[in-house]
Amino acid sequence: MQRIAETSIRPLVVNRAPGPLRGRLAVPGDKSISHRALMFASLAAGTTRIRGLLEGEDVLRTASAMRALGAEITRDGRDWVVTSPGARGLHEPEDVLDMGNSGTAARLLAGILSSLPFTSFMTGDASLRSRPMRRVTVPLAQNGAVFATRSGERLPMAVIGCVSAVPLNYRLPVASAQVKSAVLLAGLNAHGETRVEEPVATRDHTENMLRHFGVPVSVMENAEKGRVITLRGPAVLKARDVVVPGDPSSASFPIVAALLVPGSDVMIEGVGLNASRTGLFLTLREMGADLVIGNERVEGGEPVGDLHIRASVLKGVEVPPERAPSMIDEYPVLAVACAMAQGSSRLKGLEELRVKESDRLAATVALLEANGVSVRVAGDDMIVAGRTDGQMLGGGTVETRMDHRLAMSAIVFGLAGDRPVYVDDTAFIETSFPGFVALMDSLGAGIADDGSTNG
Ligand SMILES: O=C(O)C1=C[C@@H](OP(=O)(O)O)[C@@H](O)[C@H](O)C1
Ligand SMILES: C=C(OP(=O)(O)O)C(=O)O
Repeated sequence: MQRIAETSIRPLVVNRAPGPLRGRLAVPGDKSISHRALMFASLAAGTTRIRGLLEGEDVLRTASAMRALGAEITRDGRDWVVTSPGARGLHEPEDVLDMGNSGTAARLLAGILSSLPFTSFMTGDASLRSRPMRRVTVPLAQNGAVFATRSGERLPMAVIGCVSAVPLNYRLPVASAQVKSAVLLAGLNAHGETRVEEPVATRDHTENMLRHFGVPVSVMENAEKGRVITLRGPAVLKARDVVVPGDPSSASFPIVAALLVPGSDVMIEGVGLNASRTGLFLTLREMGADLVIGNERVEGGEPVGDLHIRASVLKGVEVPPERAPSMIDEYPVLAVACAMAQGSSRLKGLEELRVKESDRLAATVALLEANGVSVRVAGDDMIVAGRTDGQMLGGGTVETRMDHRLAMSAIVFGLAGDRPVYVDDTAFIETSFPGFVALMDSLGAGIADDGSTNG
């Protein structure tokens, strides 16, 4: 596959929106659910039809990897169709699996490969190659797999799967749905009960979707231990169709833009409302956002709803650390909202931001500082000074560091600020939100009209 994102840089100058943002839109499918849908469908014997799959680069990397392991994956009109011989029919890939920019793809696949009886090699782009893998290799090695990593921690990585995996009993040392999922996926082929304890709840799409594919997964809340998840292997997945809801993390960008651009009135339809993902909506409401959730329903086993957002005067907020997993990818754009709010904000317990596509704590601080915002880090907290009367914001250059969420946050800043914001590279937006600029322009953002300097 061509490494599109690394070969073409797309800088952008973003001016203040020419007027209010208005209209109705739908955001692309949920990235977490899309990865899982392709992976789990490839572990199930038979045919699975997926509606609403995110066609972003990260998810397309997962599709390529599952094809290399023996699943047939094609697009059929609006749907994606996966036909697989099932986990036992998958085979050794002929070449290195390139997971591009995607931590979710690399870490969940490590869990699957660790319990399949062959050897695989995995790599990624410069961003992914810099991210920690020990958080998955340490537990997965305990069930019998062997890993060889660069510098003991990074991709490229070789995975020698084990023939009879030992089930794990593992307490998560970091709040990570990727680590939890890797351990659970390895447990599918182990003989006996796999048990994961998570002190703080993280997104539960793996648990939900494994059940959807016919695997009994038990979840117990325990005052002392937190959430305890168990499943019994060997487990056989049954092919089941999947409907993917709109991604609440992607929705956060048009939401914050609509709140900040005066006079805006935007409706976003079909957004996933899984409680393990909606920390930003709660936080924005605490800031005074006019964000109304309507038409709540269940689609494909996940709660979804329509969001109505009207421009609002926001005030500063304090976000507790235990809320972080439910909004972990939303902090860069929340920080933009905090910079434009009245009064200061403290976002607590952000240590995991340091190991995302970039060091998002440092990169978000740099984004804000370059555009005239006063911001500092104290331990793992970020403290953002709110807007003062007459302060002119914007005019800076944002280095996006191969990080899609920084690129979109910088664009939102530019739309709501006073002076143009120069974004060094927007190409990585393709990993999670293809068509982002066009969609914002359909609301009246006017970005491509005057901002595109290179396609
Ligand atoms: O499981 C998932 O789909 C994800 C989990 C989160 O990562 P961590 O598990 O590293 O917190 C999140 O940041 C990522 O975008 C997607
Ligand atoms: C952290 C993210 O993704 P991943 O870990 O899959 O690269 C993200 O999308 O913000």
